[in-house]
Amino acid sequence: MISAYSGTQVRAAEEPLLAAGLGDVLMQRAAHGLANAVITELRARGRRLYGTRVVVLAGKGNNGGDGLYAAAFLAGRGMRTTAVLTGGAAHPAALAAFLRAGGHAEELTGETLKPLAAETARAGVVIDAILGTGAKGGLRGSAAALVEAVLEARRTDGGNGFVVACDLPSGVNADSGEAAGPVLPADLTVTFGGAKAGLLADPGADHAGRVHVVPIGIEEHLPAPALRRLEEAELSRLLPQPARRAHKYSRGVLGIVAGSVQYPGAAVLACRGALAAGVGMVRYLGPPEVAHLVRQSCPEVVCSDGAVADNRVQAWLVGSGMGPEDHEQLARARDAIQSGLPVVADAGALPALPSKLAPHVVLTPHAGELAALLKRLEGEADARFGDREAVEAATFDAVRKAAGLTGATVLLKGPATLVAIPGGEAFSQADGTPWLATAGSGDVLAGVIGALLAQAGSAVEPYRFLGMGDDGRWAALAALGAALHGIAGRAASDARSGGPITAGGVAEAIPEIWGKVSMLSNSGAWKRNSHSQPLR
Ligand SMILES: NC(=O)C1=CN([C@@H]2O[C@H](COP(=O)(O)OP(=O)(O)OC[C@H]3O[C@@H](n4cnc5c(N)ncnc54)[C@H](OP(=O)(O)O)[C@@H]3O)[C@@H](O)[C@H]2O)[C@@H](O)CC1
Ligand SMILES: Nc1ncnc2c1ncn2[C@@H]1O[C@H](COP(=O)(O)OP(=O)(O)O)[C@@H](O)[C@H]1O
Ligand SMILES: [K+]
Repeated sequence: MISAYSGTQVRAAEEPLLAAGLGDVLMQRAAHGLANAVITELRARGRRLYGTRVVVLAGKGNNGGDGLYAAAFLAGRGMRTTAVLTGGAAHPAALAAFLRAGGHAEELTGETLKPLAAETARAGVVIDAILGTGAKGGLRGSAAALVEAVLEARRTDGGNGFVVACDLPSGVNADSGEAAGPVLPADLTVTFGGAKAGLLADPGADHAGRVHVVPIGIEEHLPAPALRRLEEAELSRLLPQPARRAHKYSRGVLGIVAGSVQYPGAAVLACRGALAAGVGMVRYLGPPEVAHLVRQSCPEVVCSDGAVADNRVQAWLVGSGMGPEDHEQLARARDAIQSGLPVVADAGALPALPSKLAPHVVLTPHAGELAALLKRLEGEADARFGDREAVEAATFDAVRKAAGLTGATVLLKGPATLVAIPGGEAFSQADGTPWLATAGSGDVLAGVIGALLAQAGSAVEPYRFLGMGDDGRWAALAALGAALHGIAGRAASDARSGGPITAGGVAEAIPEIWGKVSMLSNSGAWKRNSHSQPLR
């Protein structure tokens, strides 16, 4: 699992070491990690160190100090290093070390801005060490003007050097991933002590490139993370496995209220997602025309046009492919949400939610749907997240706000899919491919999460290893669903040499992904007792 922290959490963890007079030691460790990452990257690209030009953009705080110490180390390895001092001053000890190592420093002024921007754009390596966790707001003043000029020079004159962000891309908010001003997008972010939450949430994740964490000795002082990302080991542990004496009802039944005469395909795709994700049975409720199509496409599904109360299930999925005019389906959706069972509420169900929900209700909006939901909840007048762009500019804040206002678990779909519960605990999964941005892919995701909820049962122990409160399991299951969906999307595209995928293709890829991921764990009871293994 990748654990990510707010800037405040990391600074608090540094405190005891700073108080013990170890500030310079921490900085040296950070700088060493940064310089080593640059060297590794150059070698991976088949480039020589000797003679390669490095420009470090160094602010006046400790982030600039890290960058200057790292550049001093690289100058010692024969690299041609220039420091652009963006804040009119620099960390004194780090600057002295840099100059001693043979580095060349330039002050950023009105006259030097253009030539220094051109030099930065031409450099083989750019280290962005203007601002770190001490940033207040986005880049401003001459530092902002420099970054804009570098971006412009890269656009017009090209530039194939790689950009390494020191701790985080300057101007990205460490806590939220917001970027108020210009940002130099990094190929690699080398971050210290622990990942920053803003590196795993868009738009910060977009600017960060690959993220590499360098331990500096503060780790034992870090609290519970602000944001978690499940990796294969946790995914494998969380995947349900059928018990040897399982039957279809004990495995979990998912009720699906989705699709409409206008969008019948959404019902089919939600069913296909659910069937691919290990559920014991799917019951579909909806208009006869849609049920007919569901039966034809998925003969495994039991269809009816009955009421929610007449169908015994362990979880519900409601809303995919439904519009405001689908009164009968919306009434069923409301009944399902009020049933007290775990529910995925997607798409058309989102505008029709009751005002107070609980974390066992998982909302799955995309940015546009989340904006509409927040606008309704916050009131038109003071809506901070009134449109899709506002949500996309601050995804982590938006999803946490929605969880807080609704009381539900909220999953915001996107390149980095975020899941938050009302208490503030959250996940970020970025396992997919942009090819997933295809119609119907969200319906498959809703089906997958619905299937996971139906299989989950009421036990809370299997989730304790994540170090969250009991409600965290709803977010963990939603994150697990997003990860399976993302990995399946990537696998489906890889199977076509990186080509496009369809939503149906994502559903088809899920069982094999499930198998591969679960092979990493031996937690399945059936594996221990299996009669299919040779008897010795
Ligand atoms: N603590 C430690 O020992 C360790 C810290 N570490 C490293 O230190 C980093 C944190 O360092 P930090 O606290 O010095 O803050 P930092 O990010 O350099 O920025 C503050 C400076 O920027 C300025 N400034 C602020 N906002 C601005 C804006 N919008 N636009 C322009 N300027 C702005 C602000 O000026 P002011 O506004 O106060 O005049 C101030 O001078 C952390 O990310 C990690 O890399 C590691 O080495 C491990 C050990
Ligand atoms: N750029 C992207 N990179 C990776 N995944 C993406 C990207 N854009 C969308 N996705 C994923 O694709 C799915 C799209 O869902 P949604 O917008 O609801 O589509 P639809 O309503 O057509 O089914 C979500 O799982 C989302 O996370
Ligand atoms: K930085």
